Amino acid sequence: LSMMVRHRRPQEPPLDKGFMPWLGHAMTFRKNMFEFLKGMMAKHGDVFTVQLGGQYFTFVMDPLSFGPIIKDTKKTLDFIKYAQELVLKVFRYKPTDGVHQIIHSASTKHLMGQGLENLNKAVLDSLSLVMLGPKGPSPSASSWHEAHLFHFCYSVLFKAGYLSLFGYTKDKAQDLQDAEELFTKFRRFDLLFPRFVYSLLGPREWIEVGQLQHLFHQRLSVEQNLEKDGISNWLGHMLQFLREQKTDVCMQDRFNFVMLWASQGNTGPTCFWALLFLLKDQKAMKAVKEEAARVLGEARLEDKMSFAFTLSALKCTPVLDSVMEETLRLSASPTLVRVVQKDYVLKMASGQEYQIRCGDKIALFPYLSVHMDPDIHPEPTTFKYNRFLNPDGTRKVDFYKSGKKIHYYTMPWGSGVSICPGRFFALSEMKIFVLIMVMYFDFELVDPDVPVPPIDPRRWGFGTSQPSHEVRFRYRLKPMQ
Ligand code: HEM
Repeated sequence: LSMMVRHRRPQEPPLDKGFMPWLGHAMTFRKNMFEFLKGMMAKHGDVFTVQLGGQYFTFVMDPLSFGPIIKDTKKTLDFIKYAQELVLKVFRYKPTDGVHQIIHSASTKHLMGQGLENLNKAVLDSLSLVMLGPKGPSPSASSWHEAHLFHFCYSVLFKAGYLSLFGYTKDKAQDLQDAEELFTKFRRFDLLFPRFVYSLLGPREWIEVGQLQHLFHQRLSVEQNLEKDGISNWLGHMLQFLREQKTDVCMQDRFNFVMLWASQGNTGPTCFWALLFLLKDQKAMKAVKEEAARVLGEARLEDKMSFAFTLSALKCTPVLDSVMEETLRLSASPTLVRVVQKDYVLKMASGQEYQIRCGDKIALFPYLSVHMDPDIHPEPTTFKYNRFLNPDGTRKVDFYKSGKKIHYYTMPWGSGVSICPGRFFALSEMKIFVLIMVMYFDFELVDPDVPVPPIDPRRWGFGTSQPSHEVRFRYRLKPMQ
């Protein structure tokens, strides 16, 4: 037995196995990853190995040492296998060869550059449909409506994003209703998701998750898609690849579910934090409104039906860009995981070297080690709308740690091979939404003194954080000619 008990070898990082055999620190980690890692960092410093459910994870917390891990030119650190296990469990999807590459090439072509400009137009049309209704605004749209801010943002972004990427039928009113229904299911899945990943669901929830998976596979099936127009080139391009590869039809349906999840799980929650931070900071709100008025002029509706919007203006909004970057710094908490393919020497910026064993995992949690580092970002928990602006109003990219210029000063999109391929699209989509809100709507907190709610600790490490409770607000369409 003593052969199986792991001990720290010379040159290895500090090893913390926890008290529970096999589980190690899994329970504390799952309950609140941020607090757990903060504790480990205080105890062991910038590098440590912890046991979590039979696996060993080495966390690297010094961002000046991220470079070799992220670039990994020798391909000793694998991302794909770890991700495959996860999507198989969560979406029952088993990727075939070349899928990771096709996701990234389709995204480069259709979610950036010229492809993105076409898609922005589709997003604007979808947001108009979702926010103004299929017949344009009713007279009551200009009176105050009270709602929950998180639900409002998530629901609007989900419906508009889903319709823009997955397409429409001939009946827009019906499409809207279907999107609404799909959101309710999506949100249910979203709530169960962290405990599902950690295998902590009760028996009833387990059954429910199975039913939800089944429902999504059906609702997003290739067969249903055949009846739709305007499926985005992005999704179309990837599905064509799967067809040519003769991927099972049921796996194509499941692929769609993975893409729905990846494309819709973070934008809504991020917009919630963006609007809330603006509502709590009048100076920031004023700066964003002034910039919007400067680049977009006066708000008006086209044919009384849709938002009239100069999409090229999205390139000239440094203030809003800084607001979004600051919002992502405060709300995005991805975990980057790589599986060590053969014994590996971890080289730190300090010159120190550590041996890492084959089969172990190397993990980064930039929310704690970068976003919340007071050396890189003074007063890290405070929202400062102009944190990413230079005094001359241009984008600020110079940040320092221990006096050294730092390359990875925020990492909301992950980095390296696993970087989010939808990041440019995500930013434009969120910016269009925020600009529509500030230009076309009046909105305010029901209780202006309500504090920013705490972050739900069970979602640390899963992308954008969510608040642990709702915030009430009211909104109305501004009166317009
Ligand atoms: C605020 C919004 C978003 C955030 C913060 C975000 C963040 C991320 C992160 C951190 C990853 C890497 C996950 C990992 O390392 O395992 C990722 C992956 C991915 N994201 Fe995003 N994302 C956002 C929006 C979007 C949108 C709008 C799309 C598509 C339209 C998208 C498509 C994807 C895809 C397809 C992957 C998987 C890529 C792969 O397999 O390599 N994301 N995203």
